[in-house]
This record gives sequence, C-alpha cells and structure tokens, in this order.
Amino acid sequence: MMRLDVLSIFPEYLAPLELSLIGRAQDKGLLGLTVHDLRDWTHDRHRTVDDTPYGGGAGMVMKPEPWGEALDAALGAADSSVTDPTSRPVLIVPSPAGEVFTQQTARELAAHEHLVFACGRYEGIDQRVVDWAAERMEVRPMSIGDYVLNGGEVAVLVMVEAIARLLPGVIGNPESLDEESHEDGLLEYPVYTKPAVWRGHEVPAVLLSGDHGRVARWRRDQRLRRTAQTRPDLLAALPQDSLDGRDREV
Ligand SMILES: NC(=S)c1ccno1
Repeated sequence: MMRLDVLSIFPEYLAPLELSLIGRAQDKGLLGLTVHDLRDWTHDRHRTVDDTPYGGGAGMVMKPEPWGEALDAALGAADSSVTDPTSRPVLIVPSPAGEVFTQQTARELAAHEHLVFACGRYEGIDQRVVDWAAERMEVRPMSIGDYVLNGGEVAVLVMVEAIARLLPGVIGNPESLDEESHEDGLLEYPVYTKPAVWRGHEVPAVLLSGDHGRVARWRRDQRLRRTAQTRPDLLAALPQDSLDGRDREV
C-alpha cells in the first residue's frame, strides 16, 4: 500500500482528497493518506512557522525548525539502508522552480511506496530544509505549471490525484486508463453518448456503425488530428517508429 504524507499549515485544504475515487481508495486500503498540520511541531504560544528573510526583501520565509521535526515524524523509522529506490521515501516540494510534473512523472511516482509532500507558503521554505532532507532521501521540487500559486496545497491535490488514480484498483476499469491524453504521447479522442442527435448535432456515423475496426481507426485518427492541432509539440516528441504510414496521412 502506497503511503502519502502531506505537511501543510492549511490541512483543511487537502480535504477533497477524502472524496470520490481517492477517498474510496483509502477506504479500500489501496493507499494511506495522512495530512499533518505543520503547526503541530511549533512550540511557542503563537505556533509560529515563519520569520523575516535573511538578506531582506518582501514577505516571510518558513522557519526550518518545524519542518525538521515534522519531517522526522513523517519519515518515522524510514530505513535509509534500503537499496530499492522505490522503497525509499521521496520528498516532493511543490514549487514554480521545480521540474514540471507530467503524466510520466505521475507514472514514475506511482511506483514508490512512500511519498511525502511539503506544502510551502509565504516566500517559501528555508532552503536548509531541502538541503538537510536531500542528505537522507530523494527530494524533488515539482511544478504543476509555469505560474505562481499562493502555496503548495493546490499542486498537491493535482499530483496526488494524478498519481493515486494510476494505482491498481483505484480506477474501476483499468482499461479506461488506456488511450487517455498523455498516456502514450497523444491526446484522447472525442467521446459521445445518447442521444444520437442533440440540438442538431449528430454523433459521428462511424460510432453507430458497429464496425469495431472502423471505430478504432477513426479514434486513432481523431487522436492524431487533435494532437496535431492542439499540441504539435507532443507529436514532434513522439518516437518516429510509433507512427505508422497511415498515421502520417492524417
Ligand atoms: N507552480 C507551482 S507547483 C507552484 C507552487 C507554488 N507556487 O506555484
């Protein structure tokens, strides 16, 4: 069972992870999620987690002490002697300065046994926390996109959903993971359901034909067209041998 620990000064921000598929996955014992309030590791009356930045500048920086104690607790008796990298905890730090989180990243992280997410706020976490942690585990500053959020919590919601849904048993029908956008480098095909005509718009006739071969070819063409139109960069990045002659006719 994958173990997820999230450290935040706004633990209630992560409440949506108790809902729907991710919530049910926890109920089924497919993953274990613990959200921690960073302020539980403060020791002053005001439960202080931030202070002014060395070197001056606007805003506040998150103090290293609470983070150190919180990470000690989240890591528990993590055995640093294990050699299998997927058995060692990974500390993920949402940051606009991080590597870009992609479907490939989600697949890779879904193979790990223990992920710890550190949600920064203010101007960020004292760098020594990352440096200290990197002496003990893999540390991955991670960005969900080239924009700035007020904190890491929203990014953690995105990453946990993208990772957890890949775990065996979380999605009812694993076949629905096939041919999703970005799963194999292409965007997904358009989908339709009843009624056959809606506000003058008809379902493509091929989908009513019952000819599974034609449907499969149409869907493949749609994925290529969509990718070429919306994300030509993805098409250019595909291995040359992954497109057959027919594909190039699209
Ligand atoms: N783009 C990301 S992940 C972020 C975290 C905090 N601010 O932006």
